[in-house]
Amino acid sequence: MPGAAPRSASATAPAKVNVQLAVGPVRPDGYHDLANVFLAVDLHDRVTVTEADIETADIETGGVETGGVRVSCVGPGSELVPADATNLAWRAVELLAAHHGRRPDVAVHIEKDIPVAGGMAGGSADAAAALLACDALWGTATPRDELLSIAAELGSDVPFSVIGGAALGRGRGELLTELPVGGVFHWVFALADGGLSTPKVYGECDRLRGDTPVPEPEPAPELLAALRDGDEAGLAGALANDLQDAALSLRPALADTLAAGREAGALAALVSGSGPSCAFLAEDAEAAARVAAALAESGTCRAARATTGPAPGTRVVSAPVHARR
Ligand SMILES: C[C@@](CO)(OP(=O)(O)O)[C@H](O)COP(=O)(O)OP(=O)(O)OC[C@H]1O[C@@H](n2ccc(N)nc2=O)[C@H](O)[C@@H]1O
Ligand SMILES: Nc1ncnc2c1ncn2[C@@H]1O[C@H](COP(=O)(O)OP(=O)(O)O)[C@@H](O)[C@H]1O
Repeated sequence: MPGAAPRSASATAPAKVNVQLAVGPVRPDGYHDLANVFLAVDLHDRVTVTEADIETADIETGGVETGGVRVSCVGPGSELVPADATNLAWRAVELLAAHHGRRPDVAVHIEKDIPVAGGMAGGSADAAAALLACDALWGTATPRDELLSIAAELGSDVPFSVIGGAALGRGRGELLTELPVGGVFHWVFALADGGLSTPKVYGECDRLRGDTPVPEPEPAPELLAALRDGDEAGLAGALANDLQDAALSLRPALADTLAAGREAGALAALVSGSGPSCAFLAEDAEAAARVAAALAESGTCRAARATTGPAPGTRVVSAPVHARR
């Protein structure tokens, strides 16, 4: 249709905190088996995909090929997000296009609110949002199990970004069992300057363990019960992250951030995933606001954000009418 505006679709995807991250021994493939209890929190990135004719230099022939992907990104930390084929959202678009035997031909625009390289799965969120947005744009109606297996190819945390809520991740974190949650938990995140590399943090965890035997990772029954019952005191007592010592070893100043949040009245404090964001559980919304204000004043972090979890998974928020699922 000449002159018609290009069609687009948008999806939002949540950040996560690992309320338990039990890390097993390193596997032959370099990954670690996990008992990874994810909780999605109400901080989101938004990804918009728009049909576009993108001219891509064809390096082999020296010619120009139409069809491809373009990525742009705005928001805090966007200068740290790659705008090339290493961007997880770009890879998501390519994988879904290949799955359906079609060309991608989309411009991907990421609006970031999730801290970059912060241990909050921002890249995974963008990949999940790009997958669902393209599926809606193209009207491909990809079955859920196929979307989840494409998500797992993109990264261990991406399937959870799709489903949200709370879930136990086994294997490298991609084999999910949804978990019931009996209430709303109040969280504060202290955001750090600069990120931590996930593989480096796992490597440091292995180094610190040395030859000590590592048990098979298992979810803690008291943690699952606290989630199910909406029991914040129980959850506070059960929060655990096997990567925390490694993150603190690589970034010792995080100990000051954790202490500042505890002094401000948080029920519990831990490093979020591979860090360097730190997560604080608070009794209620007022306590969370106090902890966030104290952390922001403490000089131990770049910024502090209060939020809640669980939050829903990736959602298509706008799509061409005929393609809406
Ligand atoms: C630590 C966690 C906790 O949820 O996330 P972040 O806190 O970084 O967001 C995850 O395990 C990160 O998941 P994700 O960031 O998707 O990792 P991937 O891309 O699959 O893997 C990146 C690298 O991390 C290491 N890795 C990841 C997962 C795993 N179970 N064992 C590992 O050893 C490997 O070195 C791998 O090459
Ligand atoms: N869409 C994306 N958003 C953020 N980071 C991305 C993205 N795609 C690739 N990356 C790369 O992944 C790394 C990890 O980023 P992120 O997923 O935000 O953190 P984490 O793995 O700590 O949760 C970044 O340093 C960045 O180079």
